[in-house]
Amino acid sequence: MAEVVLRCDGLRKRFGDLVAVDDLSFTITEGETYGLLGPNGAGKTTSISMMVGVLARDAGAVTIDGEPVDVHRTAVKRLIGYVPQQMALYPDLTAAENLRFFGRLYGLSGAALRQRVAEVLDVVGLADRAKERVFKFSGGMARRLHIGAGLLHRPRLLVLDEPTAGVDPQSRNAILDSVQQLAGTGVAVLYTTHYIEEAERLCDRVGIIDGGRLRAEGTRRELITMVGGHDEVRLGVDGDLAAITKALAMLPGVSHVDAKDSGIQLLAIEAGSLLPDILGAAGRAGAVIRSVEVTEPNLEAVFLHLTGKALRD
Ligand SMILES: Nc1ncnc2c1ncn2[C@@H]1O[C@H](COP(=O)(O)OP(=O)(O)OP(=O)(O)O)[C@@H](O)[C@H]1O
Repeated sequence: MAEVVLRCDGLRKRFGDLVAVDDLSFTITEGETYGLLGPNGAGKTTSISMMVGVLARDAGAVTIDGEPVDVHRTAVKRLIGYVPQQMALYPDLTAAENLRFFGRLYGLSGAALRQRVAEVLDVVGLADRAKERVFKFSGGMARRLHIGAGLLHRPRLLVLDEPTAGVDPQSRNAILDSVQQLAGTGVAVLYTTHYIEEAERLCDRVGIIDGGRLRAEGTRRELITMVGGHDEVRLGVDGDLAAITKALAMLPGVSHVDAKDSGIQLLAIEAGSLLPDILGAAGRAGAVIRSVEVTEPNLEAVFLHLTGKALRD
């Protein structure tokens, strides 16, 4: 059985009347990549700020390798590599110089520092750019270097807060490759995102967070099985969307009917066999069908099922 690295138990944070994080509990084991998946404002940043000890919590407990994490305890923070959304690199220094700078902050020096910088540049795929100054880097390269800075002191837990936010698709791929590389190194990774594809591609287990609460967690397969394998159906339609939505919502086997973007989105058990009924009911409600798209269950459908809303609008 793999060892538990991060344990959060009943975390809670309130800002005035808003409960931003509510009774959040989960664990991450050695070598595991855990995704915290949820829309903007779900409480991801607030949660990880408490886990890494930069924000005081109202209730609950966090341990890393069994050691309690707290705002005032500094020793335990050496076990954490925290890569926040906001980057802190020196543009006029080269990639290697940046890492050497951060490495010294962690107490590394001499040959050990040089060796660790080389290893980290390798892990994040920047070994051939070591001597380039960072102002020349693309957004994605800078992000990978930023992740590297969080790895220098060999943390037990690496926390990545939406590391692909605002980068182009090619750079995103390179970042995801780097994170995948980490899986073999034994570090426990906490990865927050609002992108389904990233959670599906990278994470051994995913926690679905919305409104500050963990709605469900498990492997991709466990989560999909949990919601009963509903297919997602999208109809492109012309007509009275409110009337069509109402008609479809009355069909057995159909749920979460939602009108959006001049179309209708719904969940259906075995959409293949229900499709004639769905098209018939929509037609009788005056719909002119322009397109039909059926998607096998993925985490998007799980999110919709659990929260009644789409992850992305
Ligand atoms: N310092 C603060 N004061 C008041 N409200 C806050 C504060 N920080 C966060 N919030 C609120 O708490 C909720 C959760 O925010 P949080 O940043 O944790 O969400 P998130 O899932 O990380 O979203 P994002 O991806 O946008 O960062 C939001 O409604 C946010 O407006």
